[in-house]
Amino acid sequence: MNDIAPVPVSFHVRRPWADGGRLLVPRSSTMAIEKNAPAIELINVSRRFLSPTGKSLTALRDFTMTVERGEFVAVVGPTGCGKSTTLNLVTGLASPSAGEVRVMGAPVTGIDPRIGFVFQSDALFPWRTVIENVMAGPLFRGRAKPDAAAAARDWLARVGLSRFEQHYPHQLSGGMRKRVALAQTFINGPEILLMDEPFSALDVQTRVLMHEELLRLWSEAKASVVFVTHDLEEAIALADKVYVLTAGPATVKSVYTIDLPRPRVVADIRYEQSFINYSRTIWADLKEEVETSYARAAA
Ligand SMILES: Nc1ncnc2c1ncn2[C@@H]1O[C@H](COP(=O)(O)OP(=O)(O)OP(=O)(O)O)[C@@H](O)[C@H]1O
Repeated sequence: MNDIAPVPVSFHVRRPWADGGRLLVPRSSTMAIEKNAPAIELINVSRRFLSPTGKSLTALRDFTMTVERGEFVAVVGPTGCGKSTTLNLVTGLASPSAGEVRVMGAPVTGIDPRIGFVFQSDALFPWRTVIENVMAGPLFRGRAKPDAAAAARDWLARVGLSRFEQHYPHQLSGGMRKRVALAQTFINGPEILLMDEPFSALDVQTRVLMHEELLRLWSEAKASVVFVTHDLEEAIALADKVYVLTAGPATVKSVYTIDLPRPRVVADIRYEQSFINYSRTIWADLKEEVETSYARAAA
């Protein structure tokens, strides 16, 4: 059921650029495509930071992770262990201190337009309507306005928001804003989707609806996904593989292959015995790291 792989990894991406954190400016050197290479590879990566007091802090150590094309990988680990730092390395916003990060077989040397993001906080432009938010990506990439508007309408229909295209973000519920964010991301046809606790601010029922929505969009788009979450059940319900990270510096403690059939009905799957078994086994593993992390914080 699971293969334990004592290896290290992690990331950090906080929507730093103009297009709500989703659009990335191409760098030709990252565009090489190796046909059969995995979507993402982190190979013995370490990442160090300088703390405010000038001390060196190792966020990731000997971190190794492979995400195959079309694979859905979830990453869980104690708070502050280095999950976001791992994502940042994949985007090219941060460079490894040691080791190698590859996207589609080529070393990451800058920001890559094939990568899309969804974050915990809303990354919508508050002064733009829903349709203007969704159109922003295609316009930024040079598509003509009528064309971008047609594509945005299509995506708004897919996420059930056609009636809200002229609303502003503040006029929507949290779940609706997330749907806009998904449309805004998927409209760019990302080959890789990095998601950093995207649904953690939503209530439980809305989260489950968003899980269903995400799995549907993902299965249509065939993108490779890295989904960072604190919620183990969310990780198991969505992913093909769950990576458990150690308390910082993050290394890969274990990798679990989630052999639950697809398509999955997220609302129901958590009551199945096999789901409960995964949950119990992985939590036992994760709990040790969470306890270590708390003990350190208390000390
Ligand atoms: N730019 C930076 N400069 C200094 N330290 C940093 C920087 N970015 C991250 N860190 C440190 O690296 C470690 C890992 O941070 P990171 O945000 O990746 O963890 P995380 O697992 O995503 O956290 P959380 O679960 O709370 O979201 C933390 O100790 C953090 O303080």
